[in-house]
Amino acid sequence: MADAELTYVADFLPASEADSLLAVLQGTLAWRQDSIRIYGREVKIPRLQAWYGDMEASYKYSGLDMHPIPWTQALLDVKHACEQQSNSKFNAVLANYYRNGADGMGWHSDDEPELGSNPVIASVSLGQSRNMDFRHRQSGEKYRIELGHGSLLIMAGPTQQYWQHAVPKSRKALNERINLTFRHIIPRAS
Ligand SMILES: O=C(O)CCC(=O)C(=O)O
Ligand SMILES: [Fe+2]
Repeated sequence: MADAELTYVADFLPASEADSLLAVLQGTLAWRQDSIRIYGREVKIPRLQAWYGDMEASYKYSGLDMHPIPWTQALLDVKHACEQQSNSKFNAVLANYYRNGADGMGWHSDDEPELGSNPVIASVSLGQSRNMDFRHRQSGEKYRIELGHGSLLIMAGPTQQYWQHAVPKSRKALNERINLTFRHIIPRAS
């Protein structure tokens, strides 16, 4: 892919570790279904989310002010593994819970000002394999990656500047999937 820097590690977590991590996160994270305002109407987003991180890592996401919950040990362990693999530091994670094929995430880039330019984002997938689609902002060129159980996708360099990504909904009866996107938030001057 031009204008992108993507690394996919299919076997980032051994299957047994990924299985137990999925169960732990499912049972222990503070999952909530947030709403966003679209043309003045409150619309529930089609997935559950939870935002964890260091105190200073508050963040605006689709117009929502997200304040992080302090790390759990399970999240810290995955964070450290992601930091080693990507040679980067993270201070927050957005956890996404796709309950079935009717859950998904629309086209977006992770280009919020809090992330700075050329952010490194480490994205761990657990459970049901789901597709991630990429679309180049200028050429419209498209790519699809399948994100499997226990995999890691690192997005870096100019990826967010040139490409949008999405997790499309599916009419198939899909099982649940949890995704963790580790980020580095530049603390707000206040
Ligand atoms: O679920 C995924 O793999 C993608 C999540 C994502 O793009 C995000 O949290 O910004
Ligand atoms: Fe994203």
